Amino acid sequence: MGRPSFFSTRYNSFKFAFKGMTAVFRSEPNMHLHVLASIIVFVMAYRFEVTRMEWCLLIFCVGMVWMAEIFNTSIETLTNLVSPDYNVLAGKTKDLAAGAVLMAAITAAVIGLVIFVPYWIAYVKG
Ligand SMILES: Nc1ncnc2c1ncn2[C@@H]1O[C@H](COP(=O)(O)OP(=O)(O)OP(=O)(O)O)[C@@H](O)[C@H]1O
Repeated sequence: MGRPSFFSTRYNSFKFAFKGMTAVFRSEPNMHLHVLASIIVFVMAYRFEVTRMEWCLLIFCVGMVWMAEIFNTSIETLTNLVSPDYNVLAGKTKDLAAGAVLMAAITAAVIGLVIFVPYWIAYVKG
């Protein structure tokens, strides 16, 4: 049997990465909140007809928060494997990973406010 081709190994890598992404959507309630928030943001962006650059910033923020949540889930899973019993360092590891998600979410929220507040004000003023 020959070596697997370049394309079949790349195809498998994408398949495993996609499996990881969908696993987070299925197992993490926080991810459902991120998805809901992302839908609200994109609907508002469409409704207010934000600029191309603002679309890019919003898409970047959504991607950053989703990526942080996937890393967080990965770190939590590995921590549970390595240290299923109580351990101060295991707790600290999980707290740090959760802190990274919070940091990404706060940054995204601030950028969202900077973009949307002027549109909200213009909308209210008519
Ligand atoms: N093995 C452990 N040893 C010590 N503290 C732990 C351990 N596992 C969890 N903790 C503490 O409990 C908190 C919650 O851990 P848990 O595994 O329940 O994460 P989670 O609630 O699923 O997180 P998230 O909401 O981000 O998915 C951790 O942030 C940590 O402070």
